[in-house]
Amino acid sequence: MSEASALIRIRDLSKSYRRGGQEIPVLLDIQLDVPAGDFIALMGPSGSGKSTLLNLIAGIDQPSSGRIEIGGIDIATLSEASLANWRAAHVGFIFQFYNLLPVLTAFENVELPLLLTDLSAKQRRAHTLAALEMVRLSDRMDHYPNELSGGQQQRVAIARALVSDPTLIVADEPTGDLDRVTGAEILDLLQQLNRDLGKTIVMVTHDPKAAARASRMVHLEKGVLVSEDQMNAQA
Ligand SMILES: Nc1ncnc2c1ncn2[C@@H]1O[C@H](COP(=O)(O)OP(=O)(O)OP(=O)(O)O)[C@@H](O)[C@H]1O
Repeated sequence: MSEASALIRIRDLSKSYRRGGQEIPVLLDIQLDVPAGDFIALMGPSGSGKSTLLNLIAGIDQPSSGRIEIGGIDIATLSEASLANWRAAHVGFIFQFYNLLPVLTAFENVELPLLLTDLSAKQRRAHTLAALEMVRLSDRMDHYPNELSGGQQQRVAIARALVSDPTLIVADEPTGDLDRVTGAEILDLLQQLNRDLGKTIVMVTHDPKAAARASRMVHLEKGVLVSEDQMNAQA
């Protein structure tokens, strides 16, 4: 893969947190290229820095040093306001516990990211219905989250992640709260978004079965990135 074709290009990325006057290193000198249209699974033991790396890629946290270029923009250099605009346009988020707003219906939850855009109400409705159709939940659009199963709530969350047609989808343990069968359905859907819509997906998971659905696995060990090839070479 040529470097120029990478959608995500991470160089010399380090992140540490400061706690009680102490510097706690969490990510150390990460280098990573993710081509457009890739589906990568980010694995590693608890506390190895997976969510931290995902949050940096999604522009919801700032690195201590290094570059994170996404589509040619170094997001580490953006101001908070520019970063918020960048996120709204380019990133869809899927979380372990869905993070739906309980007072909004499925339709309203999915429509929410579009309220930040200049689309008309009619256009917003068309995009929202299309996203709900994609996750096969059109018949539940007037339901509130507590009237939906866990799998259905995660499908609403996927529709919300998709509705603004982002380049990149980040998913943090998207099947972590679901049973095996429902989790497999969610993974089917993520694979469909990747294959049919060409969405680039970065997914954090503990589950080797979930990771096997990705086109590539990368492992973090104590804040250091170890690629699948390196893992094989060490074995
Ligand atoms: N805001 C924060 N302030 C201080 N330390 C933090 C903060 N966020 C994360 N950490 C620390 O960074 C390390 C990595 O956390 P992270 O959540 O990225 O790990 P993870 O690999 O996603 O773990 P898990 O699989 O358990 O979710 C942990 O030691 C954690 O305590």
